[in-house]
Amino acid sequence: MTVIEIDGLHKNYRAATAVDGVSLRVRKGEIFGIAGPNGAGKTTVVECASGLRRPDGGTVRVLGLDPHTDRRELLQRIGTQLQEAALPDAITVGEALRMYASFYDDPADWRALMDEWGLTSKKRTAYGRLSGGWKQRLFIALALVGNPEVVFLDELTTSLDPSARRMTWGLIRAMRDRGVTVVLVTHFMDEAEALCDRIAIINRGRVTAMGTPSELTAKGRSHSLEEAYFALTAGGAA
Ligand SMILES: Nc1ncnc2c1ncn2[C@@H]1O[C@H](COP(=O)(O)OP(=O)(O)OP(=O)(O)O)[C@@H](O)[C@H]1O
Repeated sequence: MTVIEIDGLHKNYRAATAVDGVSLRVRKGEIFGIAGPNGAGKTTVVECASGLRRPDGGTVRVLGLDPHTDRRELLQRIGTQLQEAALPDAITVGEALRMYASFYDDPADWRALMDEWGLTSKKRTAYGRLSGGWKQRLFIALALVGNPEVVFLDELTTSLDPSARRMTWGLIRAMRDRGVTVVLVTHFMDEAEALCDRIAIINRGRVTAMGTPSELTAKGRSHSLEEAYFALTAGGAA
Protein backbone atom coordinates (compact mmCIF):
# COMPACT_ATOMS: atom_id res chain seq x y z
CA MET A 1 0.00 0.00 0.00
CA THR A 2 1.28 3.47 -0.91
CA VAL A 3 1.13 6.09 1.85
CA ILE A 4 2.93 8.96 0.13
CA GLU A 5 2.46 9.81 -3.55
CA ILE A 6 4.37 12.75 -4.97
CA ASP A 7 4.08 13.55 -8.68
CA GLY A 8 5.94 16.30 -10.51
CA LEU A 9 6.51 18.40 -7.39
CA HIS A 10 7.83 21.91 -8.07
CA LYS A 11 8.79 24.52 -5.51
CA ASN A 12 10.47 27.86 -6.12
CA TYR A 13 11.83 30.36 -3.63
CA ARG A 14 11.50 33.65 -5.50
CA ALA A 15 13.50 33.14 -8.70
CA ALA A 16 15.34 30.03 -7.48
CA THR A 17 14.03 26.53 -8.19
CA ALA A 18 14.42 24.34 -5.10
CA VAL A 19 12.43 21.30 -6.28
CA ASP A 20 12.16 20.62 -9.99
CA GLY A 21 9.74 17.82 -10.76
CA VAL A 22 10.18 15.27 -7.97
CA SER A 23 8.02 12.13 -8.16
CA LEU A 24 8.19 9.32 -5.64
CA ARG A 25 6.12 6.76 -3.77
CA VAL A 26 6.58 5.66 -0.17
CA ARG A 27 5.04 2.34 0.86
CA LYS A 28 3.36 1.58 4.14
CA GLY A 29 5.76 0.34 6.81
CA GLU A 30 9.03 1.13 5.08
CA ILE A 31 11.90 3.35 6.12
CA PHE A 32 12.32 5.58 3.08
CA GLY A 33 15.54 7.57 2.89
CA ILE A 34 16.07 10.89 1.11
CA ALA A 35 19.73 11.70 0.48
CA GLY A 36 21.55 14.31 -1.56
CA PRO A 37 24.00 17.22 -1.36
CA ASN A 38 23.40 20.41 0.64
CA GLY A 39 20.73 22.52 -0.98
CA ALA A 40 19.45 19.66 -3.16
CA GLY A 41 15.84 20.19 -2.06
CA LYS A 42 15.39 17.34 0.45
CA THR A 43 13.92 19.43 3.27
CA THR A 44 11.64 21.27 0.86
CA VAL A 45 10.20 17.95 -0.36
CA VAL A 46 9.56 16.86 3.23
CA GLU A 47 8.05 20.24 4.11
CA CYS A 48 5.66 20.01 1.13
CA ALA A 49 4.67 16.47 2.19
CA SER A 50 4.03 17.48 5.80
CA GLY A 51 1.99 20.57 4.90
CA LEU A 52 4.55 23.14 6.02
CA ARG A 53 5.05 24.52 2.51
CA ARG A 54 2.68 24.88 -0.40
CA PRO A 55 3.96 23.41 -3.69
CA ASP A 56 4.08 25.61 -6.80
CA GLY A 57 3.28 22.63 -9.01
CA GLY A 58 2.61 18.91 -9.01
CA THR A 59 0.54 16.85 -6.62
CA VAL A 60 1.26 15.49 -3.16
CA ARG A 61 -0.92 12.99 -1.31
CA VAL A 62 -0.08 11.66 2.15
CA LEU A 63 -2.42 8.97 3.49
CA GLY A 64 -4.71 9.99 0.63
CA LEU A 65 -4.87 13.59 1.89
CA ASP A 66 -3.69 16.85 0.34
CA PRO A 67 -1.16 18.20 2.89
CA HIS A 68 -2.25 21.76 2.20
CA THR A 69 -6.03 21.64 1.99
CA ASP A 70 -6.41 18.73 4.46
CA ARG A 71 -3.68 20.00 6.80
CA ARG A 72 -5.70 19.81 10.01
CA GLU A 73 -6.64 16.16 9.45
CA LEU A 74 -3.16 15.22 8.25
CA LEU A 75 -1.43 16.76 11.28
CA GLN A 76 -3.43 14.39 13.46
CA ARG A 77 -2.01 11.41 11.53
CA ILE A 78 1.65 12.30 10.97
CA GLY A 79 4.59 13.04 13.25
CA THR A 80 7.36 15.47 12.47
CA GLN A 81 10.67 15.92 14.19
CA LEU A 82 11.07 19.20 16.03
CA GLN A 83 14.01 21.45 15.40
CA GLU A 84 16.34 22.10 18.37
CA ALA A 85 14.96 25.59 18.97
CA ALA A 86 11.32 24.45 19.10
CA LEU A 87 11.34 23.77 22.86
CA PRO A 88 12.18 26.26 25.61
CA ASP A 89 15.18 25.22 27.70
CA ALA A 90 13.20 25.26 30.94
CA ILE A 91 10.45 22.79 29.92
CA THR A 92 10.90 19.34 31.45
CA VAL A 93 10.71 16.08 29.53
CA GLY A 94 7.41 15.20 31.23
CA GLU A 95 5.90 18.61 30.57
CA ALA A 96 6.90 18.52 26.89
CA LEU A 97 5.31 15.09 26.37
CA ARG A 98 2.13 16.07 28.21
CA MET A 99 1.84 19.33 26.26
CA TYR A 100 2.36 17.70 22.85
CA ALA A 101 -0.11 14.91 23.71
CA SER A 102 -2.72 17.64 24.31
CA PHE A 103 -2.42 18.75 20.65
CA TYR A 104 -3.94 15.48 19.38
CA ASP A 105 -7.51 14.16 19.33
CA ASP A 106 -6.38 10.59 20.04
CA PRO A 107 -2.89 10.74 21.58
CA ALA A 108 -0.75 7.90 22.85
CA ASP A 109 -0.47 7.49 26.62
CA TRP A 110 2.46 9.88 27.07
CA ARG A 111 3.58 8.28 30.33
CA ALA A 112 3.74 4.84 28.68
CA LEU A 113 5.63 6.36 25.74
CA MET A 114 8.07 8.03 28.13
CA ASP A 115 8.67 4.66 29.76
CA GLU A 116 8.96 2.80 26.48
CA TRP A 117 11.61 5.18 25.16
CA GLY A 118 13.63 5.10 28.38
CA LEU A 119 12.83 8.70 29.30
CA THR A 120 11.20 8.16 32.70
CA SER A 121 14.47 8.79 34.58
CA LYS A 122 14.61 12.19 32.81
CA LYS A 123 10.98 13.13 33.44
CA ARG A 124 11.88 16.13 35.64
CA THR A 125 15.01 17.11 33.70
CA ALA A 126 14.83 20.41 31.83
CA TYR A 127 15.17 20.13 28.06
CA GLY A 128 18.14 22.54 28.08
CA ARG A 129 20.09 20.19 30.35
CA LEU A 130 19.71 17.11 28.14
CA SER A 131 22.65 15.84 26.06
CA GLY A 132 22.21 15.62 22.27
CA GLY A 133 21.35 11.91 22.42
CA TRP A 134 18.63 12.44 25.04
CA LYS A 135 17.22 15.37 23.09
CA GLN A 136 16.90 13.16 20.01
CA ARG A 137 15.23 10.47 22.09
CA LEU A 138 12.74 13.08 23.33
CA PHE A 139 12.16 14.33 19.75
CA ILE A 140 11.35 10.78 18.65
CA ALA A 141 8.94 10.31 21.55
CA LEU A 142 7.30 13.67 20.73
CA ALA A 143 7.00 12.68 17.06
CA LEU A 144 5.16 9.53 18.19
CA VAL A 145 2.91 11.05 20.86
CA GLY A 146 0.04 11.58 18.39
CA ASN A 147 0.05 7.88 17.39
CA PRO A 148 1.13 8.80 13.84
CA GLU A 149 0.97 6.54 10.80
CA VAL A 150 3.87 8.37 9.09
CA VAL A 151 6.87 10.09 10.71
CA PHE A 152 9.21 12.58 9.01
CA LEU A 153 12.75 12.77 10.42
CA ASP A 154 15.14 15.36 8.96
CA GLU A 155 18.83 14.85 9.79
CA LEU A 156 17.96 13.42 13.17
CA THR A 157 21.46 12.08 13.86
CA THR A 158 23.61 14.82 12.34
CA SER A 159 24.91 16.27 15.62
CA LEU A 160 25.25 12.99 17.50
CA ASP A 161 28.37 11.07 18.54
CA PRO A 162 28.75 7.57 17.04
CA SER A 163 27.23 5.70 19.97
CA ALA A 164 24.23 8.03 20.22
CA ARG A 165 23.74 7.65 16.45
CA ARG A 166 23.68 3.85 16.79
CA MET A 167 21.23 4.12 19.65
CA THR A 168 19.00 6.37 17.54
CA TRP A 169 19.13 3.85 14.68
CA GLY A 170 17.71 1.27 17.09
CA LEU A 171 14.90 3.68 18.00
CA ILE A 172 14.08 4.31 14.33
CA ARG A 173 13.93 0.56 13.63
CA ALA A 174 11.70 0.10 16.67
CA MET A 175 9.41 2.78 15.25
CA ARG A 176 9.18 0.92 11.92
CA ASP A 177 8.60 -2.37 13.77
CA ARG A 178 5.50 -0.78 15.33
CA GLY A 179 4.13 -0.32 11.82
CA VAL A 180 4.97 3.37 11.44
CA THR A 181 6.17 4.49 7.99
CA VAL A 182 9.38 6.53 8.36
CA VAL A 183 10.74 9.15 5.94
CA LEU A 184 14.34 9.86 6.88
CA VAL A 185 16.42 12.68 5.40
CA THR A 186 20.08 11.83 5.91
CA HIS A 187 23.57 12.82 4.81
CA PHE A 188 25.10 9.57 6.03
CA MET A 189 25.31 6.67 3.61
CA ASP A 190 26.18 4.20 6.37
CA GLU A 191 22.95 5.27 8.06
CA ALA A 192 20.96 4.95 4.83
CA GLU A 193 22.44 1.52 4.18
CA ALA A 194 21.78 0.29 7.72
CA LEU A 195 18.24 1.62 8.06
CA CYS A 196 16.50 2.32 4.78
CA ASP A 197 14.41 -0.11 2.77
CA ARG A 198 14.58 2.28 -0.18
CA ILE A 199 16.33 5.57 -0.84
CA ALA A 200 15.75 8.47 -3.25
CA ILE A 201 18.85 10.44 -4.15
CA ILE A 202 17.98 14.04 -4.93
CA ASN A 203 20.34 16.42 -6.70
CA ARG A 204 19.54 19.95 -7.85
CA GLY A 205 15.86 19.48 -7.11
CA ARG A 206 15.46 16.22 -9.05
CA VAL A 207 15.45 12.54 -8.17
CA THR A 208 18.56 11.14 -9.81
CA ALA A 209 18.19 7.57 -8.52
CA MET A 210 15.82 5.55 -6.38
CA GLY A 211 15.91 2.00 -5.08
CA THR A 212 17.10 -0.33 -2.34
CA PRO A 213 20.64 0.23 -1.05
CA SER A 214 21.88 -2.72 -3.12
CA GLU A 215 20.06 -1.52 -6.26
CA LEU A 216 21.65 1.92 -5.90
CA THR A 217 25.07 0.41 -5.28
CA ALA A 218 24.70 -1.60 -8.51
CA LYS A 219 23.36 1.43 -10.40
CA GLY A 220 26.40 3.47 -9.36
CA ARG A 221 28.65 0.58 -10.50
CA SER A 222 30.22 0.73 -7.05
CA HIS A 223 31.16 -1.52 -4.17
CA SER A 224 29.46 0.57 -1.50
CA LEU A 225 26.45 2.84 -1.23
CA GLU A 226 28.75 5.76 -0.37
CA GLU A 227 30.75 5.33 -3.58
CA ALA A 228 27.51 4.95 -5.52
CA TYR A 229 26.19 8.14 -3.93
CA PHE A 230 29.18 10.09 -5.24
CA ALA A 231 28.80 8.54 -8.67
CA LEU A 232 25.05 9.28 -8.77
CA THR A 233 25.38 12.88 -7.57
CA ALA A 234 28.63 13.49 -9.47
CA GLY A 235 29.99 14.52 -6.04
CA GLY A 236 28.72 18.06 -6.43
CA ALA A 237 26.59 20.30 -4.25
CA ALA A 238 23.48 21.68 -5.87
N1 LIG B 1 12.97 29.78 2.96
C1 LIG B 1 13.78 29.79 1.91
N2 LIG B 1 13.95 30.91 1.18
C2 LIG B 1 14.77 30.93 0.09
N3 LIG B 1 15.46 29.86 -0.35
C3 LIG B 1 15.34 28.72 0.35
C4 LIG B 1 14.51 28.62 1.52
N4 LIG B 1 14.58 27.35 1.99
C5 LIG B 1 15.44 26.69 1.17
N5 LIG B 1 15.89 27.51 0.19
C6 LIG B 1 16.80 27.13 -0.90
O1 LIG B 1 16.20 26.07 -1.61
C7 LIG B 1 17.18 25.10 -1.98
C8 LIG B 1 16.79 23.74 -1.39
O2 LIG B 1 16.87 23.84 0.03
P1 LIG B 1 16.55 22.61 0.99
O3 LIG B 1 16.70 23.09 2.39
O4 LIG B 1 15.27 21.99 0.60
O5 LIG B 1 17.74 21.61 0.63
P2 LIG B 1 18.34 20.37 1.44
O6 LIG B 1 18.63 19.33 0.40
O7 LIG B 1 17.43 19.99 2.54
O8 LIG B 1 19.69 20.99 2.00
P3 LIG B 1 20.57 20.63 3.30
O9 LIG B 1 21.12 19.26 3.08
O10 LIG B 1 21.64 21.67 3.26
O11 LIG B 1 19.67 20.74 4.48
C9 LIG B 1 18.52 25.62 -1.50
O12 LIG B 1 19.13 26.30 -2.56
C10 LIG B 1 18.13 26.59 -0.38
O13 LIG B 1 19.09 27.62 -0.27
